[in-house]
Amino acid sequence: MTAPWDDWNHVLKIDPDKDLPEGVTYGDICATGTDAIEVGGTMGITEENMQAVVDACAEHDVPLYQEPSSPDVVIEHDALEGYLIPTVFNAGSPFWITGAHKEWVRIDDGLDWDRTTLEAYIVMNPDADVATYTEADCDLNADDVAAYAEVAERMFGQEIVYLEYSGMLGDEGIVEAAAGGVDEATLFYGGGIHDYDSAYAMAQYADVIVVGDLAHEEGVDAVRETVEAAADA
Ligand SMILES: CC(C)=CCC/C(C)=C/CC/C(C)=C/CC/C(C)=C/COP(=O)(O)OP(=O)(O)O
Ligand SMILES: O=P(O)(O)OC[C@@H](O)CO
Ligand SMILES: [Mg+2]
Repeated sequence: MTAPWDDWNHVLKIDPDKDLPEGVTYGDICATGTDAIEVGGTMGITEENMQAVVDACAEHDVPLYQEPSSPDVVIEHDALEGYLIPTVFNAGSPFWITGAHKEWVRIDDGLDWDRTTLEAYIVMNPDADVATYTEADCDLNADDVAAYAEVAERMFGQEIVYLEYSGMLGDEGIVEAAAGGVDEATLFYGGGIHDYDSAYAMAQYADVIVVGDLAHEEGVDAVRETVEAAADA
C-alpha cells in the first residue's frame, strides 16, 4: 500500500503559536514547493490558533495535516488531508506513548482512523520543549536510535519514524543509524535545518526532512533552498 509520504521529500511544520516574518503570508508559505504542511507545536497550542492557520492555508494548493500535541486541540476541517499523531518512543511516561491516545479514543467516538497515522517520535534534543514536556530520555547513541527505529517498525508496525532534534541540527551518524533501522517505514528528520547544506546533509539519510522555525524566522527564500536540497539529495 502506498501512502502520500512515500513521495514526499520535504514538509513544512507551521507552529500556530508563532508569527510569520513581516510581509510573509500563509499563501507565500504554501507556495514554497514543500510537499505538505504539518500544523503543530508543543506549547501554546489551542483549537483556535490551529483553526486560524488551517483556515489561512485552506485555499492554497498544498496537502495539509494537523499534528496535535494533545487530544483537546484536534480540529475538524474540510481542508485537512488527515492527522499525524505523535507517539514518543523515548518518553519518560507511558502517557506520551499510549496514554494520551487512549484518552483521545475514549472521548472522540467518531475518530476518523482512515485519516489518522501515527508518527513514532525519537526525541533527541534535551533542550527542546517537546523533550521537557514528554520527559524524554535523550541520552541515546546511534545503536539505541537504530534499535528504537527498528522496534517502531517491526514491533509496532509504525509507517513513520520521526527523528526529532527540534531546535538543533542533528548528528549525521545518528540520522544514518536511524535510516539503517527502518526498512519499509518512512524516516522523517526534523530539527535545526537552516539552509541548503544543512537540509542536504539530513536529506541524504532521511526520506523526508521537516523544516519548522526557519519559516517563522527567516521566511520563504530560505525555505525554498531547503526544498531544493531535499529534492537534490
Ligand atoms: C493523542 C493525541 C491526539 C495527541 C498526543 C500526541 C503526543 C503524544 C504529543 C507529545 C509530543 C508532542 C508535544 C508533539 C508535538 C509536535 C512537536 C514535536 C512540535 C515541535 O515542538 P518544539 O519545537 O519542541 O516546540 P515549540 O516550537 O512549540 O516550542
Ligand atoms: O523548528 P525546527 O528546528 O526546524 O524543527 C522542525 C521540527 O522537527 C519540529 O518539530
Ligand atoms: Mg519548534
